[in-house]
Amino acid sequence: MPETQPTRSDTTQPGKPRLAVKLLDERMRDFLPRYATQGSAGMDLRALLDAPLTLEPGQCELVHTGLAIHIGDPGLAGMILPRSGLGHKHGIVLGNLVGLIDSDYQGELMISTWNRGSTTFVLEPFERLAQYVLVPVVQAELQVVETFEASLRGENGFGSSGRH
Ligand SMILES: O=c1ccn([C@H]2C[C@H](O)[C@@H](COP(=O)(O)OP(=O)(O)OP(=O)(O)O)O2)c(=O)[nH]1
Ligand SMILES: [Mg+2]
Repeated sequence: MPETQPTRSDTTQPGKPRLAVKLLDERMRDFLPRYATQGSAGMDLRALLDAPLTLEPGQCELVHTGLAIHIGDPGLAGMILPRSGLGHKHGIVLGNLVGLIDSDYQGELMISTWNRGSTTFVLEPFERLAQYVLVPVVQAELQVVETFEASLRGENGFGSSGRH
């Protein structure tokens, strides 16, 4: 009898990192970020608000998440990215475009929330506002040199290879 192969749906990621999370507001206990599906790249972050927050066109506000996540491994980083639906349909993106979370950061995750659209948007308390993606990081060491080894591209950039 051949050994049963695990199906795609019951394979779990080996060595999944465990991240320490602090609840800075007890209300977040019911709203812990999670992967919506087995294949989700990000966990949704919710807005910790006491009341709806009105964002006029062009307005940008720092929104609390009530969570602190200590990654603790310099080989990893967190990224806060917009949600596609909010960004495309409602113009709700990030004031810093992308949030980069250092592995040694222990403070509250904050979401710079920018209404880049042309209509007023009302953000509801605990609405899923952005997503948190854990990514691998390689820290480099810089070595000052006078010349580089020749490469095919050399110093050509910024569209040097044409458009089509
Ligand atoms: O959207 C974001 C971006 C950053 N941070 C936190 C985590 C990150 O580790 C820290 C510093 O971010 P960054 O280095 O991008 O900002 P900075 O302006 O360079 O601040 P600092 O001088 O503290 O490094 O702020 C957030 O909570 N949300
Ligand atoms: Mg910095």
